[in-house]
Amino acid sequence: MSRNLDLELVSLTKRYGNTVAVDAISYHFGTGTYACLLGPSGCGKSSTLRMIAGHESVSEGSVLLGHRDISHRPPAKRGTAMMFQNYALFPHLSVADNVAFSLKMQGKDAAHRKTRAMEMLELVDMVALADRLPAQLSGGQQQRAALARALITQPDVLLLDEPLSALDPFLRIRMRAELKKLQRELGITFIHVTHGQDEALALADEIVVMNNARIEQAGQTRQVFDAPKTAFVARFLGSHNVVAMPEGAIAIRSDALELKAPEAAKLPGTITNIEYQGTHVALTAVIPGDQEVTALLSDKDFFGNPRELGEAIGLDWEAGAAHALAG
Ligand SMILES: Nc1ncnc2c1ncn2[C@@H]1O[C@H](COP(=O)(O)OP(=O)(O)OP(=O)(O)O)[C@@H](O)[C@H]1O
Repeated sequence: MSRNLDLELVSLTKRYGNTVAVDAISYHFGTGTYACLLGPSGCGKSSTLRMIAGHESVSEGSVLLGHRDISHRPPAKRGTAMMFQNYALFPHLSVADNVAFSLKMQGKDAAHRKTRAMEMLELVDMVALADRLPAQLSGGQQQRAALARALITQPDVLLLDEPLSALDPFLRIRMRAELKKLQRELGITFIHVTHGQDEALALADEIVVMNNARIEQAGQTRQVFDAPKTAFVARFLGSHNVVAMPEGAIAIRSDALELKAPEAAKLPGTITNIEYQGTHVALTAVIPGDQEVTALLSDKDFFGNPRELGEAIGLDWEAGAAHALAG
């Protein structure tokens, strides 16, 4: 039977003076989950991650790993490891010595350190660069070295604070595929902080959307994306329209909107913008109440029945496609 290594946050709170950075959040991460903490700048993502890692004290509440309360243990004794945004590699140490650093701190002998460092470098495909200094590595290679350094302690939970943000867009997409593969191979829990909704959707089994120090919505990635509960989540995840209807606000995915004749549809509208996006065409229309909505049409649908700016249209959707929003 595999060990229970579920990570639980119980009413976890962080205060800096009068600022409440994290406000009594509770969440259960199952063993082996890839979770993304997502939200705008200042919503408390990094503070949450740092409290899990032990790099920030917990003001109230607790962090449990496999039912053990680790809230007040030092970072090295929690079963967690953290990979920082700027990788925090020591510039004067070789890649192998950077990777082996925590073993040196634990007083392990040089031969053991070398063997383990090379195993970790093998895992991230960096053996050939073991003797280089960090300055002699590309951004993607530095990221791999930082990953190897975090993983050498055999953590049960790897915490990643914006691990891809220092990379150019092309490399970011390649490295995110590698992160996902590594997590699958290791089978441990990854908790990854990001601003980017694309990154979260691409990587996460579960997403935790934070806003103003609280969890606004969390759950399986597709469930949250398909049924946002608040206007904030719908707008933050993107690809949704938030529409004020007489019965209350609803969210509808842009790709769920269909064009019909005005009298045959739920909403009449007038086309204000048509944007060609290669595989799709984004068509924006103004609807009653001076609201704008965007319909994402396949290029086949659009060019099969092209529309013009200023044209009157009807916007329709299937019954299950609209989600009532709270607040
Ligand atoms: N050491 C600190 N002292 C005082 N206030 C802090 C400190 N660290 C963070 N804060 C405040 O706590 C709040 C949450 O910050 P945090 O860094 O957790 O947010 P974040 O969501 O990770 O933001 P970003 O995406 O910009 O990194 C912010 O209002 C921030 O200004």
